[in-house]
Amino acid sequence: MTTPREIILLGSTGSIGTQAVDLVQRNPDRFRVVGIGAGGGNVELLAAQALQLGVAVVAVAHSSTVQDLQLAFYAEASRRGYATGDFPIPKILAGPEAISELATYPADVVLNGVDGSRGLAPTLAALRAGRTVALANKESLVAGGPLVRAAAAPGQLLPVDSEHTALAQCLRAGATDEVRRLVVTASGGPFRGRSRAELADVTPEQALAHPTWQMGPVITINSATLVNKGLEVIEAHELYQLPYDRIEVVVHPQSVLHSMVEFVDGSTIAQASPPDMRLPIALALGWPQRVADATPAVDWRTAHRWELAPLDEEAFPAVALAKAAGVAGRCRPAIYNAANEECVAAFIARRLPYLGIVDTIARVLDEAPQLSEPGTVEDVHAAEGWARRRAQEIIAAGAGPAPATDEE
Ligand SMILES: NC(=O)C1=CN([C@@H]2O[C@H](COP(=O)(O)OP(=O)(O)OC[C@H]3O[C@@H](n4cnc5c(N)ncnc54)[C@H](OP(=O)(O)O)[C@@H]3O)[C@@H](O)[C@H]2O)C=CC1
Ligand SMILES: CC(=O)[C@@H](O)[C@H](O)COP(=O)(O)O
Ligand SMILES: [Mn+2]
Repeated sequence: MTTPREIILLGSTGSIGTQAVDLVQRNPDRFRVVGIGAGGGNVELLAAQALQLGVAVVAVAHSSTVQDLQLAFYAEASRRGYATGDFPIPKILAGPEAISELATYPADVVLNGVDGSRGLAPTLAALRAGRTVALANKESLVAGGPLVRAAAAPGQLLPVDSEHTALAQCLRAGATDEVRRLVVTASGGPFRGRSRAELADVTPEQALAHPTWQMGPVITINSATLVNKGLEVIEAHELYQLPYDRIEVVVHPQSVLHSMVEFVDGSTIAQASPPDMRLPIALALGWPQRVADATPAVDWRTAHRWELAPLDEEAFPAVALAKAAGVAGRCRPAIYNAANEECVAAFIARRLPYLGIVDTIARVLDEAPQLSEPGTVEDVHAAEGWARRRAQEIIAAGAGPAPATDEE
């Protein structure tokens, strides 16, 4: 009998984090959560998770939420029928460095399920502390790819993104001479099949209705613009070091084939499973062992169809834009992502129309200064700072009217 792996969950209250908690609770013989961290936007859930999992340490990025978190611990303890003093209050880390500090606490695996490029610093902290990192936060590799690669020893970084875990399984011995290309699948999002003109008036509510996956708001909007696939092409390049002209995107609306590797002899190996992130999370936490019944498998006894089609690059130029940024390097992937993060926030707040998202990213990239490859995280922050300011200026100057709400 082996002892359970000790896990630290960054972003425990989010979509990835809550699915990881579910998986850990169903497999107490395999995993034990020892620390959790989040922004501080949902202290009730964070306190409930802390008591439920019996963690030793909890981190919140926003120090202003510490008092609410403490109150939430007592409320949760009383709800569970504990008398004061009957339950261990975990240590609390708070502030902008808290998540990175938590990432260095003793553990077997750190799962990074924080959203956005703010996930980069904790990824680097965990790697530099020698932790194995299960990486859902793709923005770490997009914003700081060269830094993450330099910090990661072979086998230290395990992908959680569904396409990249699929590629890892298909690649077997890694990207060797026998690999011709990586084929990354895309659901196509809720607007698949529409022309650019038909995308002008789409609303945040429509963009947030992903056809196959339940995810946090930013990645869901990114799937609707295909920016998510652009980020994933850069992520695949950073993880597997294949040139961009050997990484293809193919639309597969059912999200069952999670990606493929084509080999030089004409063979293609794909990984298939119904869309459920608990499988990639389980594989990364348990790597290289699989976790039995992590998710239901494809039902091979019922008839079903899988469709595959090329991406309409005219309606959805985000992937081509990402590839160009990736080929150019020199912080342009960080600029692409940071401009997108600003645009997504503005789209959700109805300050920017849907088409304004990728149009603004393109403009920001077009106007970006010539930079070097990032040597430090501060280099990334400087490039991002410029991109965020420029995107905000373009948005404020009016990149077109925002659509009305669905109710109006
Ligand atoms: N969801 C999915 O199925 C998939 C997600 N991913 C990637 O995983 C990452 C997480 O996505 P998802 O779970 O959907 O996102 P969510 O928005 O659901 O969750 C984000 C998490 O990050 C936390 N957070 C917010 N601000 C901070 C901060 N300043 N410091 C630390 N933590 C913070 C949130 O905490 P709080 O509740 O306090 O705000 C929450 O726990 C993203 O990079 C995404 O691209 C990749 C593949 C699939
Ligand atoms: C589950 C996952 O890995 C997401 O990144 C997913 O790929 C999003 O779906 P799209 O293919 O629509 O971007
Ligand atoms: Mn993905």
